Amino acid sequence: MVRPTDPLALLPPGDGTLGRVAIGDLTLVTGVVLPGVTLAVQRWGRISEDRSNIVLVEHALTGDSHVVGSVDSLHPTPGWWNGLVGPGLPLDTDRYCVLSVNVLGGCRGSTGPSSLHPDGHYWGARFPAVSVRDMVEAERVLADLLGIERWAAVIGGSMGGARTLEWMVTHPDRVRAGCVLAVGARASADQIGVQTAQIMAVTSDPHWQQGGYHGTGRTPVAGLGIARRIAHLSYRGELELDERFANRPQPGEDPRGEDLSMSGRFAVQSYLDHQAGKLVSRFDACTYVLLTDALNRHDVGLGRGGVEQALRSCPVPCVIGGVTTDRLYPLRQQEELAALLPGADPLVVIDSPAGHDGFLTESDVVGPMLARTLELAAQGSPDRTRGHA
Ligand SMILES: CC(=O)SCCNC(=O)CCNC(=O)[C@H](O)C(C)(C)COP(=O)(O)OP(=O)(O)OC[C@H]1O[C@@H](n2cnc3c(N)ncnc32)[C@H](O)[C@@H]1OP(=O)(O)O
Ligand SMILES: N[C@@H](CCO)C(=O)O
Repeated sequence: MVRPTDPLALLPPGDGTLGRVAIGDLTLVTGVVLPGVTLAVQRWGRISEDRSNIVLVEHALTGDSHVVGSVDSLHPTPGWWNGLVGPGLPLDTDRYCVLSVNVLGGCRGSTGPSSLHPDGHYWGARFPAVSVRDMVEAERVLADLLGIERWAAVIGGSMGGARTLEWMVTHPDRVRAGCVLAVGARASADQIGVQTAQIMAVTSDPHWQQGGYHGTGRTPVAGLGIARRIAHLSYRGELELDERFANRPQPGEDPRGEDLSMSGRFAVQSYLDHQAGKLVSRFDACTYVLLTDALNRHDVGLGRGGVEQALRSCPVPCVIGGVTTDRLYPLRQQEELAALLPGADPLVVIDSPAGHDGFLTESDVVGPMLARTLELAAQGSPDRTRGHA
């Protein structure tokens, strides 16, 4: 039973309803204090009496806490890991409670640039720079508030993988097992370069207004759309795109001048227009810049004697996976993680044409990885998944 004074009562019910938990002021690694932070939270499944069955699932850059889709939430969304979370599924909600948090600085319910500053105006670009460590610190404060001493597992891909790594290295005693997908120990030159081009696309839009566009009726949609096009190319396999689109025209259009009109788009341009339009309709530009900048600064070795020392010091049992065609976070980065993390299983190579997005699309491979992570979490721990509250 959840007692009325139980801090778990702060959480929304275990049916995926979106809730918001106030965690108070948060001191960032820069020393800046972020006042009155709220985190959006969703969970699926029941929490055991001793709170030992809670799995934290961390979303990627433009994801959110909707690991499983919902049609009647504040923000209807299809969910990004449908089919992997639920009764009898790899993250089995008959045994575990799966919890997901919209990242600190996000725009899907948590405090971020599109939230109101205490002065009553939007934060916008006044929102202080955050790091992946700050994101994890916000979640650590949330866990303390809820009385969760240890996650059964922390799991995530891409930016969610960066958060998972930070959890494992910063708080190894609070993570029974980890699953890290499609990320590296630190940002690479290539990632910083391509991500900086995206940031510049957004901030060069005349509607950016020094990041103060909220509430003005003019938002940098063109810049955000360009950023998403660049990003989306980096999320997909080069060969996959060519096999799907080659240099074919979008049906009914004539970019190659075959009917001499020479107007219209290639199919891949239409595809990217579609992906850009979808992001622009659901995501805040300032948040995109903030989170992308945080990814540029991701480095699990910072202040810890470097990547090798940081990873070697982390005993958490874990599963590491990467996609053969990932050109944003190439496989060599997951090879490094699997080689240096003492608790890592042999690297799981996801053989897929889908590129970086393979961690979202290849459920047949990712599912068993999640199941294996829970197996690692259960090893050496009593089965405490009974006695649900
Ligand atoms: C972990 C996270 O939290 S990430 C959050 C979820 N991520 C996203 O939403 C990011 C954006 N999307 C994606 O990254 C990918 O689409 C995924 C991973 C969600 C799905 O991948 P896939 O199933 O391979 O989808 P794909 O990349 O082929 O895109 C399909 C879409 O392109 C559209 N499309 C395909 N060809 C064309 C074309 N020539 N012109 C216009 N649109 C096209 C399809 O109609 C479809 O549209 P819909 O998504 O609105 O239904
Ligand atoms: N499609 C993912 C890719 C980044 O991991 C996203 O939009 O967040």
